Amino acid sequence: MPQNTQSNVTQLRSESNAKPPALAWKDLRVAPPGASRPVLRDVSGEIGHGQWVTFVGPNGAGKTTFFRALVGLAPFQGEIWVHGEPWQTARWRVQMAFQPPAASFVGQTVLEELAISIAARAAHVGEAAPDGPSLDAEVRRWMHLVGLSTALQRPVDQLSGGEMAKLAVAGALASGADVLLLDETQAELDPDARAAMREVLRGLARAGRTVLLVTHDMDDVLASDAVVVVKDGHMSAPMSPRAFFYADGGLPPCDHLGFAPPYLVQVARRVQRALAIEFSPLSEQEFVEGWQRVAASQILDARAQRGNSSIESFI
Ligand SMILES: Nc1ncnc2c1ncn2[C@@H]1O[C@H](COP(=O)(O)OP(=O)(O)OP(=O)(O)O)[C@@H](O)[C@H]1O
Repeated sequence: MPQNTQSNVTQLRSESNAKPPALAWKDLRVAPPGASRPVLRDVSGEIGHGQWVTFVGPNGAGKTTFFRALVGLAPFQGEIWVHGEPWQTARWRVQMAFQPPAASFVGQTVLEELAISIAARAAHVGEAAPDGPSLDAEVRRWMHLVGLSTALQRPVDQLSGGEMAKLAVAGALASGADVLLLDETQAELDPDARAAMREVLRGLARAGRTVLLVTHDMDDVLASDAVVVVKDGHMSAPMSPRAFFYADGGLPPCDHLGFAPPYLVQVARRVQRALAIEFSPLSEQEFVEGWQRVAASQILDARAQRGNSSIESFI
């Protein structure tokens, strides 16, 4: 991460309690040109500063349309605020990376693409854009942050899908966005790169950036701070991944939408049912810790009742 960003991070953290929501929208109605009726109808909501929020929903629900409205690519009625400022003056703080990433590239090479973003940020904050070795160094730092390893002079149209996705995220970051919209940018990544990108997004949120990710990958939802469901022109309030995967009675929103829960959640639910205990881990660590907590009591009780000591009998 660039050195100047690091000092900003400290500042953002110290101010975080006093900050208004990173993003707020009220009575938002979005009808893309050509659409016969509004895709989003009178939706309102807000997302806190430094949150990583996933957006899920069926195909055609309006997720991309919402993001496009936030960056001025789809006309909307209603109000949007960015960090408490009206969208009209603060919209540059919201940047979007979308699929296919190539459609949004302006530069011919990796260096050019990131240099344009870096120059845009410098212009917004009234600084001189770096050039020469300092530009190269900053470009390399953004590439490193998203795990993009390639030559600076590589033409962008020769990158793989995954590399393009990483470049798009790096570009959005380099442009100084503190609200980052990622529209299925993980879709082209292999499983390891997806996991690595989740760590990047987690780190960005910890550092005070607000990250919104449209995804169909339930592991992304599991790792995020909150999830918003978009369906039939409406949006839910941000809910915790725990509420999304483990409803208190009834069908969890994940299943209601027809998504298969991540394997960890599936196993945890089986444990929950078999032992009739509250067990709703969101990570391997939580699973192990939760398991350890119940092991001494419920599992031993259950073993005694069932007369069966094998772990397989519970799951
Ligand atoms: N310019 C347009 N003209 C007409 N209809 C449009 C336009 N843009 C979007 N739509 C329609 O709006 C609806 C919402 O599309 P959107 O791309 O926002 O959905 P999404 O939730 O992102 O879906 P997906 O998960 O498939 O990416 C779709 O029915 C789409 O066909």
